[in-house]
Amino acid sequence: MIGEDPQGTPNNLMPFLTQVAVGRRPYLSVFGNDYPTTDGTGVRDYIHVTDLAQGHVAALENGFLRSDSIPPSSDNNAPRFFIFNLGSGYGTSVLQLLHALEKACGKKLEYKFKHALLLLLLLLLFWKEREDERKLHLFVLFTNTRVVPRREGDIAEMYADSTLAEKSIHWKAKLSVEKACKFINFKKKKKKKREKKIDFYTFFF
Ligand SMILES: O=c1ccn([C@@H]2O[C@H](COP(=O)(O)OP(=O)(O)O[C@H]3O[C@H](CO)[C@@H](O)[C@H](O)[C@H]3O)[C@@H](O)[C@H]2O)c(=O)[nH]1
Repeated sequence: MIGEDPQGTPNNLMPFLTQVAVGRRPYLSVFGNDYPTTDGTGVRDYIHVTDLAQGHVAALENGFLRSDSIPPSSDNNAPRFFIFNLGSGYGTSVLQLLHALEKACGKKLEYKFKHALLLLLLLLLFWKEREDERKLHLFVLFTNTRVVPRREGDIAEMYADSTLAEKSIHWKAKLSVEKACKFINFKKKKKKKREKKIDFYTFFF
């Protein structure tokens, strides 16, 4: 979600990238560039926090949070709520998001495809196994294009179909990813005391 600023080390892409943009972290580690997506990186649906809030307001205004607005069901155990997907309706890859943020903050954001050490280990592993791939791996090493481990449990691509929200509560996300990024406050925030300690996540992951 565009607009979040959690405490500690963020697990999610947007807050992590924002912290790189304000100089709180040196670079982003990209978890995988071998997905079947436009540039090999994971694709997700990002919306601005204000769009998300307006989606909730739209549901309230259209009476969708009142139990009498829900059609009766013969099944007494049927859930008494509606589910609406609130999303932009299109996917954005990790690198596309990074570039949108670069545009918004006006500087280059560093990113890495994980460690050289890992690359070296993989190289040694493949060395004996696959004779014909040696050259390729050496090329990878020397051109500094890093091997990219995926994050466990991640899927390649996911984005919302918000058609039902559009029809039922007349809600549609207003801000594109590019526009939403422009609302970010890129002024460097003071680090909280406990974040001043060496950040092992940043250095090792
Ligand atoms: O430092 C990072 C963080 C994320 N990513 C990638 O960025 C994309 C988005 O990741 P993230 O922001 O974590 O969102 P999701 O992968 O959609 O995961 C979130 O959404 C899931 C379901 O909606 C929940 O299950 C997870 O807990 C929650 O983190 C993915 O391709 C990640 O691999 C990176 O490359 N580097």
